[in-house]
Amino acid sequence: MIEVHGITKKFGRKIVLEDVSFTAEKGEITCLIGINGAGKTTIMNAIMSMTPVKGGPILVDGCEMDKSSYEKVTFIPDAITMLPQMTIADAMQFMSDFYKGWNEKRAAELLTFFRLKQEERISDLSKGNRAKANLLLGLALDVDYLLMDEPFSGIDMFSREQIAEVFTSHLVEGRGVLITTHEINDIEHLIDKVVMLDGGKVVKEFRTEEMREEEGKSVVDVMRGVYQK
Ligand SMILES: Nc1ncnc2c1ncn2[C@@H]1O[C@H](COP(=O)(O)OP(=O)(O)OP(=O)(O)O)[C@@H](O)[C@H]1O
Repeated sequence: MIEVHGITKKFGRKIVLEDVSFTAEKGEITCLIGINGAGKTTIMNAIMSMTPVKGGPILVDGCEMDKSSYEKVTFIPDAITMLPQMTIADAMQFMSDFYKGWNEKRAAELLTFFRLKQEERISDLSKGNRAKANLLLGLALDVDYLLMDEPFSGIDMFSREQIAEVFTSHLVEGRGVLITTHEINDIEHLIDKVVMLDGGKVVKEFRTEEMREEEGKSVVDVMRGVYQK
């Protein structure tokens, strides 16, 4: 389980996160929802120890993040970080050289799943295919937890559907996934748990199934109540 306990982040005098706490379980998909600038990426960076925060601790399976945690948790940013002149094969080779946990077999499966061609250059890929290649590089790692920043942002409906499909496949099954998004429609049915952010604070944390059963509300219904005040 990923546990975030009472983290606070300031940029200058601006408070971006205020006493934020939540958990994300292994084997489940947890979604961090918030409008632009709500602090979602900052939380991801904090979990990965890429930005210092006050408070805490942030625990992964009960331990604070250290170097060895990078074999357990990976962060897939909202844009591919590989050089544009690299082919997908080059990028896969780079990941394989860099990470012990690179899973060649899963990478090959993901290539087929996303219908990507290894010989294509990153710079020549469409926006949707670039997003898929980016996901492939993260999902092919043998990690227990995947953090994904806006994996559906700005891509067409068909690519979104294909990406959503990967979440219900064996390629993700059993791992803990933490996704950020500000648009939920396509992925609502995939999500086990929601953490809603507003003004740097967690304003609601709930399990989607319980919300549906006990209050008869969808995630979008809850979002309307929280964000359309
Ligand atoms: N390095 C930085 N220096 C100053 N302010 C920053 C820095 N990084 C982020 N911020 C500010 O912190 C706030 C939260 O940013 P963050 O990127 O975490 O939000 P977000 O919820 O991921 O937004 P989006 O949905 O637009 O990606 C924003 O107001 C942003 O301007």
